[in-house]
Parts: sequence; structure tokens; C-alpha cells
Amino acid sequence: MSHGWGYEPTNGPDTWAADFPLANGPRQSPINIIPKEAHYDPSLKALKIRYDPSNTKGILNNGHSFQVDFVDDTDSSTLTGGPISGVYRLKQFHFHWGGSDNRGSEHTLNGIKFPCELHLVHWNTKYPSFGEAADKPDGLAVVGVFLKIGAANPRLQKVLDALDAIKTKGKQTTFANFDPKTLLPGSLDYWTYEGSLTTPPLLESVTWIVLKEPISVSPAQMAKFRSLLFTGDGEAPCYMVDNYRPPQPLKGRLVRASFK
Ligand SMILES: Cc1ccnc(S(N)(=O)=O)n1
Ligand SMILES: [Zn+2]
Repeated sequence: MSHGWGYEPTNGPDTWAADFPLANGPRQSPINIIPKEAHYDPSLKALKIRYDPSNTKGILNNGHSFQVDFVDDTDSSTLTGGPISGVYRLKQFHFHWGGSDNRGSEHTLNGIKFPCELHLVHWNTKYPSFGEAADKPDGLAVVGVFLKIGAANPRLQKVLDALDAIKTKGKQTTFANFDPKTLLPGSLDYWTYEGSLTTPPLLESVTWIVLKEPISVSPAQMAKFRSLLFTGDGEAPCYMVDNYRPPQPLKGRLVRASFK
């Protein structure tokens, strides 16, 4: 029985191309961002992010990360402006992190890894649903935020306090009235490029919007991320760590900056 994809040596990023040939495609993510090689584009608009905390639906351990899901049947939690056209609706947010503080992010800056990276996933409402949008070249927009070791971040705590209830794969619990905007840094300056989902099916449908300014996370808070399990109840436990894909070839793509 073929095991599913994951982040272990036997099923990790270097093996994904076997089942997901897009892994070697022309617009794969993440990438290493080299700020000096990014092109300032004065035509890029400011990001407009409006989230309604009452859209928060729940929190789930999906066996690869954990995600906070949002009701997306109206335009009440949206991303507009920035490099995108039209209205994109918030679907969920999740994180990627390392087994220690020297790794964990998917995007890197001048080759530097952060301990963690937040992804806020949005889909283009020109399509009827996330599922319909997910395989279109302009279907998704993901806002990426780096987490940097520093003071404890009080805005993360409500999310981290919910993790005890979703320790194993498949567990979910209620999670309500959370405003993901509180997780964003003060500056919304960003880099943007055309890329893909960073986990299978690796669909090349994502306009990436990576914020320049990180938010803080403490070592103790990172330990909380690492307390989750990849494995389900009754399976030999495997801690959920190093759930990140390394940077992929740029293949001639332009990385634009919204700031000088
Ligand atoms: C919803 C979803 C699926 C797969 N991968 C991603 S990611 N890591 O590119 O944001 N998001
Ligand atoms: Zn992600």
C-alpha cells in the first residue's frame, strides 16, 4: 500500500515528483527571495485585507500542518489590491515550522530560513469555489508571513492554546471569533511572484505575496507548534516538525517588490 506524501525521508519533498509531476514544473514554490534582485514595481497597489472574525469555523490537524478554516460563502473576509485583480476570499490559514529554531520557513531570504512561516490562503471569486479556483493560473493568492524568534507573541496564543485539543492527525475542534489580521505585522510591504501550492498537488495556481516584515514568536511558543503529531491516534507517534518544502528553481520568474 503506497504511503501518502509527507516530510519524512521516505515520502518527503524529494519524492513528491513520482506522484505529482508538477513538482518539476516551471512555477513551483517556495523560492529563495533575494531582495537586491527583486524589481520595485511602482504600479503595485497596497494590499487591502478585510477579515470578519465571525467567519472563523474551526481548527484542524490535517496530518501535515494545522489549519484554521473560515466560512467563505460571502465576501466578508477578503483580500483585494496588491498584485491581484478582483476579490479573493479567505479560505484558511496554516503554518510550516522546523524541528529547531534554525529552520522551518518555506520561503527564505538571501538563503536564510526563519523558524516558522504563516500562510493565509485565498481564492479568486471569479471562480465558483476554492476547489474550482485551485487549479487555475490566477486561482489562489497566499499571503506569507515570516515568524522570527523574539518576544512571545500574544496574538499567536489563542491559536497555540487550541493545539492541545488537536494533537493527532484528523482531530478538529471548535475555534471561533479569531481575527487573522491580528497576526499581520505593522508593515504590509511585500514581494510577489507567480508560484504554486507548496504541498501536493503542487498546483501552479498561486500568486504569492510574501510580507517583508516578520512577526515575533518565542522559543516556548515554537515548542508548542512542535508538540503536534503527524500521526493519528493509535499510530506510533511522530512529532509534527520540519513540515516545509525547500526553495525551488526560479526558472526565469520575476520577483517584484511593492517597496523601494
Ligand atoms: C490550501 C493549500 C494546500 C496546499 N498548499 C498550500 S500552501 N502551503 O501553498 O499555502 N495551501
Ligand atoms: Zn503553506
